[in-house]
Amino acid sequence: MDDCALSFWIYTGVMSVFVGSTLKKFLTSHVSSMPSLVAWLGATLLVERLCTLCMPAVLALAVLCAICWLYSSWDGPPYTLPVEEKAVFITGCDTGFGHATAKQLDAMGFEVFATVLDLEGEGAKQLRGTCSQRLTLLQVDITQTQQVQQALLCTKAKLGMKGLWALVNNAGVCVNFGDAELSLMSNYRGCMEVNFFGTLSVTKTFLPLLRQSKGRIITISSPSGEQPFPCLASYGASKAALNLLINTLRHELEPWGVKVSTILPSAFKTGQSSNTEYWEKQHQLLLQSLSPGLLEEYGEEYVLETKELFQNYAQAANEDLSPVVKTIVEALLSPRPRVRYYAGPGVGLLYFIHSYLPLTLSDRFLQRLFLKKKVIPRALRKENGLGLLNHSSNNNNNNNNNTPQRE
Ligand SMILES: NC(=O)C1=CN([C@@H]2O[C@H](COP(=O)(O)OP(=O)(O)OC[C@H]3O[C@@H](n4cnc5c(N)ncnc54)[C@H](O)[C@@H]3O)[C@@H](O)[C@H]2O)C=CC1
Ligand SMILES: C[C@]12CC(=O)[C@H]3[C@@H](CCC4=CC(=O)CC[C@@]43C)[C@@H]1CC[C@@H]2C(=O)CO
Repeated sequence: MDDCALSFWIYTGVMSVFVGSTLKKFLTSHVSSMPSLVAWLGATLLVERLCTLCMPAVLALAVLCAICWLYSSWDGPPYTLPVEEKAVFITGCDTGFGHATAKQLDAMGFEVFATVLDLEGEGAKQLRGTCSQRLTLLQVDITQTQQVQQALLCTKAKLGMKGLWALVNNAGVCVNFGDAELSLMSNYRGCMEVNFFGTLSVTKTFLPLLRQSKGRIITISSPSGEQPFPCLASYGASKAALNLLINTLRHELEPWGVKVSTILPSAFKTGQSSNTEYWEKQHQLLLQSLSPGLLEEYGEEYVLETKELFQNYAQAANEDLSPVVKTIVEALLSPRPRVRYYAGPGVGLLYFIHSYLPLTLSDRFLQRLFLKKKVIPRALRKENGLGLLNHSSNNNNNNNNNTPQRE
């Protein structure tokens, strides 16, 4: 083998390591369930094939991948910023992520301003009983401008000359769930009022402090604001509006040195979702408020199934909130906080499918992941004389018994 051929194969081997590891890192970091060996083999074979086909293109690809690999593997300085002298304002600390985060930040030494809806509620009592004197409890309904303004005055009075390091926009609700057509306007308005307008009001009110400190805004959004989760149109629409607002702010606040991050959790068992009484009440309210026509066309059994599926899902959600709490801490203390964080099992796979597979597959994945309905609307059943959705025919494309295909 002459020198030229030898150097070619040495070069190819080196490059395939680079590109293979880049692809492997990319695939395994996105597709947590994909065995890294498979990813590695796939990537390396792909590179070898490319090398034998068209060298110049491979050269360009390899250089590009090498740059990507170097950049992506550099997570920034290994250190985190000091906690001392840092104050954080967190909304929605009665329960769930907000409550757990307030406790964690207090234990780490932050000065925490934790807002709650109910100062005499269980969550507030727990924070009062377990946290240090550094933690300040404030009663704030973020939809009430007066209460948000009052919270600013209290925070400024307590901070004195010290700056506010970060605002954690955590408070949020899912007023109810159900098909978009069946969801009441009060569902849409209720979600928008808290998740969008409430968060906007708090952010606008505290921005002067955050610009002064060149601090941070960390917002807990939801994948349902970016992907069409069935029966979550009202909640998802409010999160979509929130996402756009936060992403716009991110650009606009860059000159001020304010860093903006969004956290996208998977499903967790928190105050709202595990409150079966709440969902029972919402279900009854929906049945009472639906027009007779809609109720006739969809049927009570269809609405009941949705509630039951939703509650089963919520009961099976992750109990350990630490992935979200740890992500919030990282967004607070990283020298270079990320624009987006995925927090919790499966959310990376969710976005990999959404980003790289055809929309029909991604939509179907969501439907099967979140709410696997069996009952079809009454009007469709009458039309086709069917009760449950016949899944076997669903998988049979040349279906000839007219079973309505779920899109
Ligand atoms: N639990 C989950 O699976 C997921 C939750 N999220 C988001 O995480 C955030 C926190 O929710 P969770 O901890 O899950 O539920 P949660 O219901 O336990 O916490 C929500 C908090 O917001 C507060 N809140 C509700 N309305 C308020 C208002 N008008 N003013 C002030 N505070 C208000 C509640 O008192 C509660 O403390 C929300 O923004 C939610 O949309 C996002 C993705 C998944
Ligand atoms: C609506 C709520 C919070 C969510 O965002 C999740 C939803 C259950 C289905 C989901 C699965 C995911 O992987 C992403 C998150 C989510 C869309 C949850 C049911 C109740 C939760 C709630 O009420 C939050 O206030």
